[in-house]
Amino acid sequence: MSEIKIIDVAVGVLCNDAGEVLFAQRPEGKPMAGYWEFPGGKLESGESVHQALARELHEELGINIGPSIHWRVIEHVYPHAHVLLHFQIIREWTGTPHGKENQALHWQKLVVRDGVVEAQDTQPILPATEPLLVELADAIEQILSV
Ligand SMILES: Nc1nc2c([nH]c(=O)n2[C@@H]2O[C@H](COP(=O)(O)OP(=O)(O)OP(=O)(O)O)[C@@H](O)[C@H]2O)c(=O)[nH]1
Ligand SMILES: [Mg+2]
Repeated sequence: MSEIKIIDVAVGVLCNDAGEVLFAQRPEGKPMAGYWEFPGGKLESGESVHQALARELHEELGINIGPSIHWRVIEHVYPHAHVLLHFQIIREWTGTPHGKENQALHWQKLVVRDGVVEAQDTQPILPATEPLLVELADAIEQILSV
């Protein structure tokens, strides 16, 4: 009998004061290269979601994050992996994000029009992440209005 290995992934939604979120484009050599995603990566053994996020965002973007707010956990099955994605929203960090793995970055406002988020500069977005953007736009609006 084959066992399904579920991979925990910490996903970081950096949100600036203008309500924009930071997307990164997956570099050549990784599965699904060219797709846009939120920065983040796999938990290493013994790490919490926040610890993994802090490490990954330092490795990928060169920043040090403050607190991260738990938002959603979703499961997704790709041909290459079965993942459990832990989405965290981050409002505070030090340093300016830059693509340390040569990945393109783009700050994107999540504008909902006719029930979908228009994000023409960050297409295609990873299939597990894309359907969450309408609700994420809502969550960000609420966080910024507090
Ligand atoms: N970072 C990130 N990963 C996502 C998102 N959505 C999504 O399905 N994933 C999936 O979660 C997994 C994340 O793995 P990763 O390749 O980024 O992991 P990593 O940074 O540790 O990479 P590495 O193994 O090359 O060191 C991939 O299977 C990716 O397809 C997202 O928005 N952000
Ligand atoms: Mg990654």
